[in-house]
Amino acid sequence: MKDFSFNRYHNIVIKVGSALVAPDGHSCSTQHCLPLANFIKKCQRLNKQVTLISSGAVAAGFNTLKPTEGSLSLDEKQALAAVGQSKVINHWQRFFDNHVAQVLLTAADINNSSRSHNAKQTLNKLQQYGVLPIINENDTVATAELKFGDNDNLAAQVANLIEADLLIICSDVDGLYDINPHDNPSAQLLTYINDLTDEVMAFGTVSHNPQATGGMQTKLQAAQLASQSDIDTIICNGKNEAYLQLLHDKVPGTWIDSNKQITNQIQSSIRITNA
Ligand SMILES: Nc1ncnc2c1ncn2[C@@H]1O[C@H](COP(=O)(O)OP(=O)(O)O)[C@@H](O)[C@H]1O
Ligand SMILES: N[C@@H](CCC(=O)OP(=O)(O)O)C(=O)O
Repeated sequence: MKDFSFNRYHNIVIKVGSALVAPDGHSCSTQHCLPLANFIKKCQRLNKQVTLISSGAVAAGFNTLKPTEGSLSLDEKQALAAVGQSKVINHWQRFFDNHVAQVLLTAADINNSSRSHNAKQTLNKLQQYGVLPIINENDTVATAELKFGDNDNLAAQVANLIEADLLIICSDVDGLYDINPHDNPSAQLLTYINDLTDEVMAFGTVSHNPQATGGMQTKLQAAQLASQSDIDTIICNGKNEAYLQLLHDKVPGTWIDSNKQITNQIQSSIRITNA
């Protein structure tokens, strides 16, 4: 595996899933957000530009709307997201002394040249003001993320838009395994990938959590999209010491290296460790 150096990344997009923002599925929690906020502040002190993609709006709306248990309809999820979104932003505000900004986007915005130009200008200006942009999908007008858990792909599109060099996807699992570790205790963690082959893509399946959407599938799609723009991806567990490891130049999960020029010089494109 190539040596990993966190130092070489200057423009970082971090995506955090509902599993970490609202682990009980009903309200925002400090447990995993505080370590992430401290990591972001450390990155900012190191003069790295950070953009956060935060899920959690649907979960954060639960305690207010109290929908009946069971599977939710799409419009129920949209209502929950509309109620929960301000709670998610309020939650992050506390860690950043109010220096955060809410940015709601859709894939259609990013695919439209004038809208994406406007979004890029806003995101750049926020960085100049030293404010952390916190992005979520606008679930009132677009429902792809609610259906497919696709904030992962939105994160990759944003990374592409702002010409980031690293996408960090923080989830509730250590990284990509060769099979879902919740289904198979002998699953093995893949620590280094520099070619997202069909075989590797097939490792990523849906979530063990019936309320979650997307699972590892959408994280790998996001990594593939990022990789096409020479953006590396790290998939890691936001529940452990992942951030400390990054700061010590260690790969805390799965590192998807986009650098194809080096690919041919590396004997093995996949490195596996025991789970
Ligand atoms: N090959 C795999 N390796 C790791 N996790 C996998 C894999 N395939 C499916 N998963 C599932 O993906 C889940 C993470 O996605 P998800 O629950 O949607 O979290 P998030 O809220 O962070 O997006 C894991 O907890 C696991 O159940
Ligand atoms: N916009 C939705 C995001 C849905 C989504 O992508 O969730 P996740 O798979 O936990 O990242 C929300 O904030 O609840």
